[in-house]
Amino acid sequence: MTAVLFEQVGKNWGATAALHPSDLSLEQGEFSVLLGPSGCGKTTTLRLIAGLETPSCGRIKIFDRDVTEEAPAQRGVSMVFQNYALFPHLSVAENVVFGLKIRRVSSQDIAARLARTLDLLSLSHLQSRKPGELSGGQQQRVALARALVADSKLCLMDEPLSNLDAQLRQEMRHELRALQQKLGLSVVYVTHDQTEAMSMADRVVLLRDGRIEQVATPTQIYQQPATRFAAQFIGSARMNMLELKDGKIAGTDIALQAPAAATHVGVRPEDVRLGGAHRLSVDHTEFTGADLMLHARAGEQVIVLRAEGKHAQQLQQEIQLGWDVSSLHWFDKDGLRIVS
Ligand SMILES: Nc1ncnc2c1ncn2[C@@H]1O[C@H](COP(=O)(O)OP(=O)(O)OP(=O)(O)O)[C@@H](O)[C@H]1O
Repeated sequence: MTAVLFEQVGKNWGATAALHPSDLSLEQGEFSVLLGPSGCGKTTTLRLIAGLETPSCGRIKIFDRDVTEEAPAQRGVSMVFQNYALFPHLSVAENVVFGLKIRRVSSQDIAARLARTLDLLSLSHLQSRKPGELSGGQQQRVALARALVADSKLCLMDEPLSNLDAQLRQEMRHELRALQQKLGLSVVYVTHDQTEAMSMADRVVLLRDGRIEQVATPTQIYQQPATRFAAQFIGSARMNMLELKDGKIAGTDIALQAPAAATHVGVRPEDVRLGGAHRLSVDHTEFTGADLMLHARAGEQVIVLRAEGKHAQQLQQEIQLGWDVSSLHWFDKDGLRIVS
């Protein structure tokens, strides 16, 4: 079953299209991540699902039910925000059950759900504390508990880990993912951090300027990026994107068997190897311990190569480099991938 279905859903703010009319289908039980740079429309898309924004056009379905006209409370979704949105004067337990009380759930049911959820998130011992007496990570857990206690099948999360330090964020990523799998939850998660998206997602929805650029698994989007933008947005060291001219890398003698329509060739730094056929001068290097990033000059362009850090001592001014043809990605003048 589809957890979320967009049929030509769009959202305009005056003349600005935060989301151009788009189709989107997110599967039940999957961890779907909305990814893209600032202002690309991630939060708008999430708020459209939640019912916090009204679409300018199109229909929205949640678990096959048309919810386009429904208010947020009717949609049966829960939400976790970046700033946690906890009530400072209420205890952890009161924060967690606040929504249930409003919905007039019986006190017996509330007590049972509270105990189960606090236990699930290891918060039982903190239930009498106020949010101000908790660490950032604990506050995040309370926000999560509040979303999970509702037992909704679809949970929406807007950059929920961005206020945590790097170490805690990594731990929480793992914890969140494990929890989602354990509960079989459908999650739609917003982030601008591609590492976070790649490490957590079953499916990545990459957005750019209010358009859906690609919907794919992390492996697919990494190995077969649909566009130049996707190719360069995904990957912790950016893919080299080199302009072609007359079948060669522009400004060099490096000839490639490029498809006729190709204007650019992409190659990931980890797919460039030392000891190939092409001799280039090294512009500069970055030593990060495990890795040595070599920036080699190719005419006016630069090819970055990821080598092992241990090569740092033997570095020459000039290097030979190469690649397997199978690791090259071809793109046309519109930035679309050419399947060769
Ligand atoms: N209430 C609003 N009024 C007018 N324009 C808005 C409003 N909310 C969002 N926008 C515009 O819509 C576009 C998409 O915004 P949105 O918040 O969805 O992006 P985002 O990808 O979530 O960005 P970020 O990562 O910075 O949160 C932006 O150009 C933004 O300025």
